[in-house]
Amino acid sequence: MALFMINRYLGEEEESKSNGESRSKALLNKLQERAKAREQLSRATKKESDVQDSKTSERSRVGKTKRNLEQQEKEIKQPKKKRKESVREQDDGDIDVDDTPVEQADLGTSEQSAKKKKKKDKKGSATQEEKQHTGYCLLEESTGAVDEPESQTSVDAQPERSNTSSSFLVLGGFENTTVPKVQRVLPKWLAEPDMIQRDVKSNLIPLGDMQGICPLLRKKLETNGIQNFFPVQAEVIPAVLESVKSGLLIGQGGYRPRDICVSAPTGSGKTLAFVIPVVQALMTRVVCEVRALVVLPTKELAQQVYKVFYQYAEGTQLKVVLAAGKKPFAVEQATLLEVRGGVSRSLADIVVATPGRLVDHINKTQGFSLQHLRFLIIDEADRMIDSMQQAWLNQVTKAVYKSGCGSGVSLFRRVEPGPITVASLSPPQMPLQKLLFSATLTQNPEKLQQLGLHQPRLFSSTHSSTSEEKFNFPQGLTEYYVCCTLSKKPLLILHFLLRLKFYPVLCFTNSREAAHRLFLLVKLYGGVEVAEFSSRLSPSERQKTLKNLEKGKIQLLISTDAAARGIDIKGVKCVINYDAPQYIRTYIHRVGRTARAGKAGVAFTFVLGVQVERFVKMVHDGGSPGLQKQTIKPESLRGMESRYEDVLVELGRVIKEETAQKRF
Ligand SMILES: Nc1ncnc2c1ncn2[C@@H]1O[C@H](COP(=O)(O)OP(=O)(O)OP(=O)(O)O)[C@@H](O)[C@H]1O
Repeated sequence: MALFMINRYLGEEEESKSNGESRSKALLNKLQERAKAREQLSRATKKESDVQDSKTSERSRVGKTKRNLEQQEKEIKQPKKKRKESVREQDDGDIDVDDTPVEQADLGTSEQSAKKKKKKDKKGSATQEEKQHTGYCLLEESTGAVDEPESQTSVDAQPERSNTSSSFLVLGGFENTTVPKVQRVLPKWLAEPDMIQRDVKSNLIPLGDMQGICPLLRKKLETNGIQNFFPVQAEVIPAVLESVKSGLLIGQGGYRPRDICVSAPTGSGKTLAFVIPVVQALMTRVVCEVRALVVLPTKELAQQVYKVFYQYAEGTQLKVVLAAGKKPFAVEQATLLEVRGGVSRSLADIVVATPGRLVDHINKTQGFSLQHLRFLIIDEADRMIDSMQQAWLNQVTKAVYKSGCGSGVSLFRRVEPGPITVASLSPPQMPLQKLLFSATLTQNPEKLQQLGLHQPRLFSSTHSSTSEEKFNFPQGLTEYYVCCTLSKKPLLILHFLLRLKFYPVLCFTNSREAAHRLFLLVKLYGGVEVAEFSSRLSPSERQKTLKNLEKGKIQLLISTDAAARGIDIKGVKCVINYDAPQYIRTYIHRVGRTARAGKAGVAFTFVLGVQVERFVKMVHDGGSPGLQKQTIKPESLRGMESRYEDVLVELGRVIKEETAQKRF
């Protein structure tokens, strides 16, 4: 029984009385004493308040608070031991107990008095009323009162409050402090890239200075008019070649090679930065298998890159195939592989594809295999991530590691790489190296994460570890914006072509309807060789149009953003944004159709009055080296106005006819 007996400490009083009185009696007495004391105190307060002002409701509240304060002050003034004792007493008697720890109460008192002292020092001349007010506010906070703040008059009427406030603990965190701006913290590989010179003209590397390029490729480069490597090529080509130094199977030091990301200005020669090392690395292969896959967002871009690969692979045993939907599916299938005696054999070493067609071949072309894929090149990488065409990437990954499932130990076994362990390195497996390229590569690690990069290495011509996302602009580009009204835009474009004789011009609108209307208007006005470029045209018509622009047969090409990215049209001297782009990336790619390969170029953007502020900020924040305002005097356009009015009427008629034709 003794095991379960609990002896409580009842304090000195109880101990002394324990002989004569019962414990409960002692408690009852104590409570009665307390009640008496409280009654006396309330009477005294009431008397005091009767003599004062007639605002009784206000006072009763204050009186109540005062009683609370006095009670608490009394308790705090008691020796620690005594206070503990009284708490226990109350506990025993089922009375609510303030659970503020003793240490805290002490701290509160000392903190308050320290604060008070500080205030005294600070406001030496502060009036007694001010002090009282402060005390009252603290009191309100600490008691958790949610009433409206008391008026100054009512506070003044109770001078003793300033003394009582000292017994409350004031919790911190109410000061007005300026919150510092959150700084972006990038992973080291993004924050500290391998820097690429932006100026292609002054940082040329002679072809002979680069090791590892075979004479055949060097000769081809020279034949194509290339004497020197541009900075991006001088950095990236050796890095890729280094990763295949020990063969295709293992990277440097026996490890899986690092993935490579490249962010360099438009027209800086990124295409050759991957074409040359990939052709160089694969040209000695024995068996034809798909070992390099290039994925691009549009057919036109895929065709353009295919041509470059084809050019440099010619004369080697490598076979390059385009799978971008330019030809019927069955024709593409026949170019990708052949089936002999029930066994399929790859006819492609390098496949250049658009995501949609690629997925179709993975799923529908029997025998199309990516099990030997060594290089996965993602051009216009930010667009490929942003447009969430990631389904293709999962399909590619699945196709690459297909042989890994249950294939046992073989020299060509492939399993999706996990953490590096001794077991995972033996036997070595063919690594898949990803190469990413863009002029506006995202610096958002979350987005890049989606690509499952392996120890990525970034080559970039901008350094933005802490600031906002900044992009690369070509060195030879001069940028202007022209503030105008909607109705003056067509006149402005005519002015640029007919009066200022700026051509060939690549002009961008925000929709294909706008492109078509403007095309019709300029055509009706006359005097300019104009064409349009949008999804209204078939792929072959679009290809023909681009060729004609390059040949100088077209002076003005009006396009949607279909021609904004990657398209390399030689000789475009001027880009006009007829409609201001909404995003900085779109702007960079559009204006990047000029000032390519170190040449000079000029870009104009027509901006409506309401758009000016946002547009200028967007371009400036994006890292533009200098956007200037260009003013066109209204009198410059005057001579064209009457003809323009007539053309507008005619345009209305043509559009009506077109709409009617569409209906039938
Ligand atoms: N080393 C070089 N010397 C001279 N011209 C070059 C060199 N490298 C590339 N070029 C030319 O520069 C032009 C632009 O190259 P490319 O299309 O590869 O640029 P890019 O960086 O991919 O541009 P974008 O970001 O717009 O796609 C092409 O016409 C190409 O032939």
